Amino acid sequence: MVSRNRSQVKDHLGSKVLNHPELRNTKATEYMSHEEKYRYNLSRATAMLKLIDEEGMDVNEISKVMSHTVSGFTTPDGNPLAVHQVMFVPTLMNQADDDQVSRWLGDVFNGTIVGTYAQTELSHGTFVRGLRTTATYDPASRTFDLHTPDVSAAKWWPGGLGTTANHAVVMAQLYTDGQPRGIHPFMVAIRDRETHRPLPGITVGEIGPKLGQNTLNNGYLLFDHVKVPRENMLMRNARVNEDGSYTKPSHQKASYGTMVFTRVAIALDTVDALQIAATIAARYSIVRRQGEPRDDGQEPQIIDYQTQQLKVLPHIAACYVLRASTARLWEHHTHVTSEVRGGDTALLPELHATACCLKALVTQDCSEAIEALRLSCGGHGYMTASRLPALYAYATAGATYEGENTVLLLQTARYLVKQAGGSHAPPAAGSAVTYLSRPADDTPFAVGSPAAYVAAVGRVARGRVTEVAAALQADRQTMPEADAWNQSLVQLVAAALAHGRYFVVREFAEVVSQQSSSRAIQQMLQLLFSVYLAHAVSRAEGDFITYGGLTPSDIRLNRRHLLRLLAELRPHMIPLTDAFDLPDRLINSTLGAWDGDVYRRMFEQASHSPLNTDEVPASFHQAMLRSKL
Ligand SMILES: CCCCC/C=C\C/C=C\C/C=C\CCCCC(=O)SCCNC(=O)CCNC(=O)[C@H](O)C(C)(C)COP(=O)(O)OP(=O)(O)OC[C@H]1O[C@@H](n2cnc3c(N)ncnc32)[C@H](O)[C@@H]1OP(=O)(O)O
Ligand SMILES: Cc1cc2nc3c(=O)[nH]c(=O)nc-3n(C[C@H](O)[C@H](O)[C@H](O)COP(=O)(O)OP(=O)(O)OC[C@H]3O[C@@H](n4cnc5c(N)ncnc54)[C@H](O)[C@@H]3O)c2cc1C
Repeated sequence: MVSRNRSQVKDHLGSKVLNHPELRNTKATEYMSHEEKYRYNLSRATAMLKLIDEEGMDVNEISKVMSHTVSGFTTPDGNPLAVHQVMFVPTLMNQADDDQVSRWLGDVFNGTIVGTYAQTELSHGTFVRGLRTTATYDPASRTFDLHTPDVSAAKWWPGGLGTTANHAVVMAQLYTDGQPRGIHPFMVAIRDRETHRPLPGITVGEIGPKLGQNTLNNGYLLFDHVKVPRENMLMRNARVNEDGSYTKPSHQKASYGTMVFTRVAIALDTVDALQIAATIAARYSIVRRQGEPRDDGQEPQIIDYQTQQLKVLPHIAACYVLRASTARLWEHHTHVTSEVRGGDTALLPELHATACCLKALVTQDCSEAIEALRLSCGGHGYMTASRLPALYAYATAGATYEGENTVLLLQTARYLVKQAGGSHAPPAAGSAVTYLSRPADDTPFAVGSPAAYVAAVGRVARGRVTEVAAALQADRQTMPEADAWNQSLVQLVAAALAHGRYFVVREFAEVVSQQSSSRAIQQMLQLLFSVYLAHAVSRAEGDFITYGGLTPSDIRLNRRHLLRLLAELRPHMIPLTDAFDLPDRLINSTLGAWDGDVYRRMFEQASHSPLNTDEVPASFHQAMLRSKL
């Protein structure tokens, strides 16, 4: 099938999903039981999977229909097949060898095999090398023995594992010839394909309610000496031969590849959630009027309060800036993955560093922004029907899963300090870290000049990285490595975030400079960029004075500049959010519909409360009688 670019995908497939016979009629799920919600979301997830199959979608198309914009409509409480689609299938495609791919993929695509990615255990998520599920090879039977040594090593969290999947890619410690060989992936059948009952030796179930996404169907899994054929270790990278001899992978972290992909996907996708939240808050801020009437006799629209502009408008600018850099990362990931498949892993370390950093920066920024946008809607933003709580629950999960953000930022920092100290292979042409080996950009700071802001963001990144690299180097002379590292953790995280910010603004500077189709569009992008930059400085004033070359007077000027820019952006707020092209059914918010008919919708949703069915609900009398009041 011919590959389409992302916006064409949206036009073509968005309407296919919205008008699909099994998807177009939605139900409110707020009052459903846990089981009913699961059934509703699973049947819709299955319809989506069929659609993906029927359309023969490629990865870009899948990324669009699995994106939060669409999946918030198809599976509002979490997609029980998300991990199957986003992690299980890509792991097979990239880590199974050709024979294995041809053995399994037919059944995956016809829906006979439904999988999950089972890595995290009760006692270990972050420290992957510490996982304790074992896979011990026995050359006599040519099988692996999969075993959970105790309950703390139970797999815990995998999405879809609870009650949906019948297979799992299990990440386990491989032992051959009595030697530990590190963490490797194994394809394991966990439930019978016909009856769906757990197979012998397998204990499996669902872990229970969470802050949000309750139908992701996260599960637990224990193995009691389960025998798995040799051919079920995924062998594109490392191999175990029949006699038990072991062949190492070409890159020591080849088996971590799925995590890199998913981090990139999460970074891209969390911006979708921010776009929805920004659209809701923008529309509500126009409709909502409150306060002393003005000269025209009307109470002011809340967006005309300067404080409200600060709560809403920078996050609209962030949608544009973060969308551009995450889309670029997605393209870069595609390129590097094809190089790695061809055997060239030179670009992998930097891709890993960038994916870690962007996943962390974007999920942190977006969850903070969505919470600010929720607060900007006052009391009504606290209601489930505003959709804002669920958007927050979605974005903040992204700060933890697929690598807890602090831990990921430390991965990036590790790469950066090595680059700053010259102990890593020099960066390739076009690398995002060449600035560390060049003199600082001394473009003088000038309020109103995006180029001067970008240079200052670069000086902050450079200053943060070189300072912590030097501190680490000094500490290493006087204490063990682990202590020296721990002594600098807070500064390392700050350095990685500063690097991420620089990456993001450079990417957007390029987007603005390359935009040539319309002068008006370019001016609007420049305005959005200016807002993003001025806001970035206002959030980290200390850093810009300490490392960025700004004076206290620049800081004062920037504060005023930001407020002026917000006033300039305010008339464009609605067109800028309309441009996200989100139909009401995808936004699904009482506060964020296109027509602004907020109060009618709020009453309409209240009418669905089961407590309003009878004037006096039976439960009231029952409870009063029981408490003998
Ligand atoms: C189809 C698209 C659809 C789009 C839909 C949209 C989005 C999807 C939305 C939602 C998705 C749905 C659900 C999400 C489910 C989430 C699932 C999970 O959470 S799965 C579990 C994820 N777990 C983790 O991420 C664990 C985090 N920990 C680690 O990754 C590692 O433990 C570690 C922190 C990286 C440390 O590893 P280790 O101890 O082995 O390594 P170090 O000693 O620190 O480093 C050694 C060396 O290796 C390099 N390195 C580490 N990782 C990688 C890597 N992945 N790739 C390349 N290189 C790596 C590291 O840089 C070091 O290098 P060097 O310094 O040169 O020695
Ligand atoms: C909704 C959801 C879905 C998930 N889906 C899956 C799935 O499908 N498959 C799967 O395998 N897993 C899944 N997970 C698990 C997830 O990947 C882990 O929870 C995540 O990687 C964080 O690991 P942890 O829970 O061990 O956190 P911890 O590492 O215990 O984090 C706790 C604190 O310790 C700190 N910390 C830990 N190590 C360090 C360090 N070295 N340096 C500094 N600070 C440190 C962290 O910063 C954090 O503040 C899911 C989790 C969630 C919430």
